[in-house]
Amino acid sequence: MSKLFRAVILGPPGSGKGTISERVASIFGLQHLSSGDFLRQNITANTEAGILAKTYIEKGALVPDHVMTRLMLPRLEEMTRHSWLLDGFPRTLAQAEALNSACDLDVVISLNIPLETLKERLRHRWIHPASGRVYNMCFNPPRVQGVDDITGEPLIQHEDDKPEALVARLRHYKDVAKPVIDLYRAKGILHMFSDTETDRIWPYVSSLLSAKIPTDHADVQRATTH
Ligand SMILES: Nc1ncnc2c1ncn2[C@H]1C[C@H](O)[C@@H](COP(=O)(O)OP(=O)(O)OP(=O)(O)O)O1
Ligand SMILES: Nc1nc2c(ncn2[C@@H]2O[C@H](COP(=O)(O)OP(=O)(O)O)[C@@H](O)[C@H]2O)c(=O)[nH]1
Repeated sequence: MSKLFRAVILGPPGSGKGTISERVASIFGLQHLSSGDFLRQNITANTEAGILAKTYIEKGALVPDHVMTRLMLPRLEEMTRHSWLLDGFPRTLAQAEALNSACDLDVVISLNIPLETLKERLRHRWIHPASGRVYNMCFNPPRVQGVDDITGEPLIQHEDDKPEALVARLRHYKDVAKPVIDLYRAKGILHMFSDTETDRIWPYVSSLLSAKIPTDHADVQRATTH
């Protein structure tokens, strides 16, 4: 890859950001930084930001903008020599503005997935907490039920993926995300994908990135055949 590439993936919980990000990372060689995973690592490591964030996450609330930007921007600084894809950040307009002042984005991918589909997916989502690996009991089940493929450790379900918490969480997401989407649309870098299936969205995301990322011929070929 000759030129550095900066991308963001936006979408409500369950829209497939993590799933698509993993494919992008493995096929296009971008570093995938998930704000949720990074927060959880900070909580486990008991960092100052992790301790602060924990109280909000336990309540199912968003972490305040100043905590998020103080956590994410230095991490991005460490990645200046890499091409990257951000997932879960920015989540609010204030975060998007902070990111704006730190770097220029090339592409923003926005996933637009029907509410019923999101609810159905999250009901079946299971996670390996230590790595952030995500499974779905229908779409990509683990090889052994309830157990992570790589480590053999147990899988858990997030409290806020359970049906009672879901609808409020999805509604709240919409309100907060709208100004972020509007900002990127106004900048002319927003690419919106609407469907109920990740596998139908993926070829479009893949060709968008193939067109935007200058890769060698072999990489492009691999990407378009996935
Ligand atoms: N950019 C952010 N701003 C504020 N809070 C955040 C941000 N990213 C993550 N969080 C918080 C919200 C959640 O309480 C927690 C976990 O985030 P995340 O792993 O993204 O799970 P999520 O269930 O909210 O979204 P998703 O299902 O899309 O992964 O961290
Ligand atoms: N049935 C189905 N499940 C999917 C599809 N794409 C992703 N999933 C699953 O839906 C859940 C949410 O996906 P995830 O990538 O975690 O979305 P995120 O919350 O936006 O990061 C996970 O359990 C995925 O395995 C799909 O096209 N169909």
